Amino acid sequence: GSVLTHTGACARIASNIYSKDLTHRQACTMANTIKYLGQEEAQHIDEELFNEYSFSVDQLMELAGLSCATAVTKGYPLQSLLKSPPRVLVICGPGNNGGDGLVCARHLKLFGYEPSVLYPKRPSKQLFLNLTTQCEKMDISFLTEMPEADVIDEVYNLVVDAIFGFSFKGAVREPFGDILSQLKKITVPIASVDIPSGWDVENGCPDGIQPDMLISLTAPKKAANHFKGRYHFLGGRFVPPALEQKYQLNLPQYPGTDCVYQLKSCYSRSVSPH
Ligand SMILES: NC(=O)C1=CN([C@@H]2O[C@H](COP(=O)(O)OP(=O)(O)OC[C@H]3O[C@@H](n4cnc5c(N)ncnc54)[C@H](O)[C@@H]3O)[C@@H](O)[C@H]2O)[C@@H](O)CC1
Ligand SMILES: [K+]
Repeated sequence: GSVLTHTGACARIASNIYSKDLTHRQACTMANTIKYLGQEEAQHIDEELFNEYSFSVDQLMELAGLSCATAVTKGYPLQSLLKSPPRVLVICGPGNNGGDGLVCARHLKLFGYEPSVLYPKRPSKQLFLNLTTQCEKMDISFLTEMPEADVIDEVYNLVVDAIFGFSFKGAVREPFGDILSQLKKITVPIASVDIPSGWDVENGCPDGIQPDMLISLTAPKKAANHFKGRYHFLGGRFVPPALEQKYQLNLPQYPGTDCVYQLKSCYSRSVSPH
C-alpha cells in the first residue's frame, strides 16, 4: 500500500539507495526524515535544553502547551464540533506532560473552547501550583473524579491526554490505570500530548488507548511509529539549531510563524518533510 511508516521509509532508503550498512540514523539523515527518539535520547535532549541552553521549564512548557492547543484547533476547529458548548476534557498527569496539559487547557480557553481539567495527582512544586491557579482564574473547572466513558461521550467533544510523556515506565499505577481503561472505551477523539499515555515510549502498546491525534514535542518518540490516528503534529518550536544538529533531529521547516507542523511524511510515500 502507499502507507509507509517512518521506520519503513528509512529502511527502504537504506536498502534501496545506499548500502545495507547504513544505520537507521544515517538513512534518516539522507532521506531528510525526522529522527524518532528513544526514551534516553529524549531525556538527554531535555536535560541539555535546561542545563546547557539555560531554558526554564516554564518557558518550554508554555510553548509546548501552546503547540498542543494550536494542533487541537487545526484538527477539531470550533465550528466542526458536534456538541455545544465546545467542551474538552483535559486529563493531566503527575509530571511535566501534565504541566503541558494545564498550559494547553488555558490556551484552549483563550481560543474559545470550554476545557475542564482532571488533575488527580498534583505535585507540590510552585510551577504546577501556578499553572493550576492560572487555570482556575480563567474559570476552567477542575473535576473531582474521572467521568465514566459514556458520560465523556455525551458531554465532551474530545479528550486531551496529558497524563504521561517520555518518562513513563513500567506498569501503570492507580489512579491512572482506571482512567486509561475509561479512555479505551470512549468514542470521542483523544489528542495525546507527546506520547499516547500508557504506551511504551519506544515500542507503543497494541492494546492501549488509540488517539486520533498525536502532538510530538521537540521531536517524535519511537512510539509514534505505532500511531494509527488521523493527525500527527510536531510542536515545541524552540529547539536551537546547534542542538538539532548535535542530535541530528532533521526537523522540518515550520511554516511561517506557525508553532506546529503537520507531519504527513510518515504516512505517505513522500518521505521528505522539507
Ligand atoms: N524536553 C522537552 O523538550 C520538553 C518536555 N516537556 C514535557 O515533559 C514531558 C516529560 O516530563 P517528565 O519527565 O516530567 O515525565 P512525564 O510527564 O512523562 O511523567 C513522569 C511522571 O509520571 C509518573 N510515572 C511514570 N511512570 C508511571 C507509571 N507506570 N504509573 C504511574 N505513574 C508513572 C512519574 O512518577 C512522574 O510523576 C514530555 O513528554 C513533554 O510532554 C515540555 O513540558 C517542555 C519541553
Ligand atoms: K500523553
